[in-house]
Amino acid sequence: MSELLYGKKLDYLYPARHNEINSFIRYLSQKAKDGKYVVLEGELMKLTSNVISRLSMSKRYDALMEMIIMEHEEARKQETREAKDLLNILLDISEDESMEIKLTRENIKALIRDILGAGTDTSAISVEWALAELINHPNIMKKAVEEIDQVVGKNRLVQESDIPDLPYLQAIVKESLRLHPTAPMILRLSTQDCTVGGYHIPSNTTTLVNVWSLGRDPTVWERPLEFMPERFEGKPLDVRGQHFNLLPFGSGRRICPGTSLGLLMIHVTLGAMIQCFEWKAGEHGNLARVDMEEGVGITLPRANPLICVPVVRLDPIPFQL
Ligand code: HEM
Repeated sequence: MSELLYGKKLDYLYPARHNEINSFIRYLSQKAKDGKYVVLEGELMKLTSNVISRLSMSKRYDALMEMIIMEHEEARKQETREAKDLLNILLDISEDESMEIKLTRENIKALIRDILGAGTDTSAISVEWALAELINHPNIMKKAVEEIDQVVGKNRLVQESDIPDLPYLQAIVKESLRLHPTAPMILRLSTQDCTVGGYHIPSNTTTLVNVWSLGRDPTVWERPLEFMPERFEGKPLDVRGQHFNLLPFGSGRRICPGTSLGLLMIHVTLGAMIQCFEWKAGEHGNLARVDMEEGVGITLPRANPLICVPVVRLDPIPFQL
C-alpha cells in the first residue's frame, strides 16, 4: 500500500489532486466573493473523497455516485432492480411527495459518503482487535468456538439469526469494544450552560468525551485492563448508549446510526472466522501472542497490523448458511 501511495507513483497522481484543490479553492473564492459561510467539514470531506475517488478510480466521488444513481434509476424504471440497497431506499424517500422535508440528490450523495466513511474502518478495526484478543487468550477462544459448535454445528456457517443464542460471543464483542472502542473520543457542543461532574461548562463549548478511559475506569471495572468477557455474563450491560461507562457507539441523539449494522457485522465476521479457522499469530504462524500496541488515529487502529495464518478447522468449509 505505501509503495502505491509513495514517491513517483504519488507524483504521477498529482494532477488529480491539483485539480481538486483548485476546484476547492475556486469554490471558496466564490463563497468569499458572495460573502457566504462555508460548512468546512462537509466541503473538506467532499474534497478528500473526490481526491481519493479520483486517485483510485479516475472519477470524482460525485461523478461516480451520479453514475451509480443513474444505474439505479434506470433499473427502477424497468423494475429490474434486485434486492433493495440503501441507495434505493433513499431514492424512494426522495421521490415521496408526502415527505415534509425533501431529500435532494446532494443529500443522498452526502449520506452515502458519510456511511462509507463512518462504517468501514470502525467495523473492520473492531473485528481486528477482537480477534487479536482471542488469539492472546486461547481459553476464551476455545470456549467461544465450543459455543458456536454447539449452537450452529459444523455443517453450516454462523449467521445473524444465531447471535441471540451466542451469549459468550456477545460478551467477547462487548469486552473487546470496552477495551478497544474504535471511536475513542466523542464530541459534543453544549447548547446551554451546564454543570457536569462539578465542572461548569459554558454554553457553546466543545467537549470531548473520552470513551476509551471510561471503559478502563478502575472505580467501575474490576481488573479493568484484563480481557474478561465473563464480566458481562448474565449482566444486562449493553453497548447501545445506556451504560455510561461503555459507550463504543456514543449515546443520545447523535449515537452511531450504524450501531445495529456494526454489531451484526462484528459478531458474524468474528464468529465465522473462528468457526472455520484456527488463527496462528505471525507471518509464519509461529508467534505465541500478538502485540496489542495502539496506533495513532481517530479510529484507534492497531500500531502494527494483525498478521496471522488461518488454518482450516472445518473441512469442507460450510459455505452455505
Ligand atoms: C464497530 C462499528 C462502529 C463503531 C464502534 C461506531 C462508533 C461510532 C461513534 C462512537 C459515533 C459517534 C456517536 C456519538 O457522537 O454519540 C459514530 C457516529 C456515526 N456512525 Fe458509527 N460506528 C460503527 C459502525 C458504523 C456503521 C456500520 C455505520 C454506517 C453504515 C456508521 C455510521 C455512522 C455515522 C453516519 C455517524 C455520524 C452520526 C452523526 O453525526 O449524527 N457507523 N459511530
